[in-house]
Amino acid sequence: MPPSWQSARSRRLPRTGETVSSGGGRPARAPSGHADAMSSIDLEDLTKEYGSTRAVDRLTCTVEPGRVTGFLGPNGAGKSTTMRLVLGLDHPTSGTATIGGRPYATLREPLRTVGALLDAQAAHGSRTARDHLRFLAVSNRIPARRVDEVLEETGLAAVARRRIRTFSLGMRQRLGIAAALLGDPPVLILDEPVNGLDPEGIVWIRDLLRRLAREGRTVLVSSHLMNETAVLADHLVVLGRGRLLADVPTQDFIEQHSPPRARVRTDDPARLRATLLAEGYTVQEDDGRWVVKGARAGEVGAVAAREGIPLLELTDERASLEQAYFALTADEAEYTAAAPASSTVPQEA
Ligand SMILES: Nc1ncnc2c1ncn2[C@@H]1O[C@H](COP(=O)(O)OP(=O)(O)OP(=O)(O)O)[C@@H](O)[C@H]1O
Repeated sequence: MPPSWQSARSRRLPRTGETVSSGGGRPARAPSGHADAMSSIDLEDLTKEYGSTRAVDRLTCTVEPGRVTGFLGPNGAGKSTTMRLVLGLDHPTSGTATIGGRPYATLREPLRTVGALLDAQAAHGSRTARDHLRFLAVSNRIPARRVDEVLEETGLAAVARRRIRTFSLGMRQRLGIAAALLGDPPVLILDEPVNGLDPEGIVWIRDLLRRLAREGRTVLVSSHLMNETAVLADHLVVLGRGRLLADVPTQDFIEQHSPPRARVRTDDPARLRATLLAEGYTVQEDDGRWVVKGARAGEVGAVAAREGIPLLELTDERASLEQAYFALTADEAEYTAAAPASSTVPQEA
């Protein structure tokens, strides 16, 4: 049973359901100064309170065009609320959320600017996919040919005449993405778009979102899937309890929030281990190799060379976004069953 505020927020949605799409049927956008100027998402001291809950807390950041920005944070961190504020589906308590310098509500043709997917389940089950998109197209003055184009682009052409209630979660997700793309918008805001997609669908959406960003669009994507976000996003905005925890390139985020580790193999493990322990490193055995925490491969190599210990293998261990994310957000989760430990973290498929 969803909490009562969920149905309340559903009632606030426009006739299009939770899918907001833009119109116009423009040709594919080429990267241009024009697109850049009109399509960054700017949050300025953005705050949203629900009673005593501060869902978004003085959030200031800019989501830039031309890259995929991953929007991360534990459950209840304020991601969906922020997206809803940007889309004018809710009003800030204070501060501003603007697209190209203007609040969504004041955009002359708002639905031609932003394509969004907030809840793939919101589409009318009794309509066919094609009718759903045609309805959106008509109400947003989008040429009918765009319907066929986005059905093709999202791999739904073959099921276009099926009723949405017969769709799997992944098919609904594709339909939501089709609706978001309908108006060829310069800004895309997608809440958990990978949800329910099969491995082929995940690769498809990864390629699609990267292409859209390369074309100069602003692409903001929330996700709980760290491996996927690490591959997809060039940049990260991370929230914790409504506050901004990080606004950095993905690679910098990983490097900043995960200590270095080196993996080493030798035929004299006892001596290497004793030497590294004496140097103050933490050493752990892992499948015949040693993992040296807090050290780069170069440092381990230097110690081994000095002591004349022959090495058979030596590499820097690549830190994962997941490790970095948990290091940063460990104290920020609103809902945690237990202290996060790597063994209790849900693994991605
Ligand atoms: N309409 C509402 N009424 C009351 N509280 C709300 C409402 N919408 C969100 N909240 C609260 O605001 C906080 C932020 O919720 P939000 O859904 O934005 O987080 P989220 O980061 O999207 O979480 P998740 O990852 O679980 O989707 C939570 O404490 C949530 O319970």
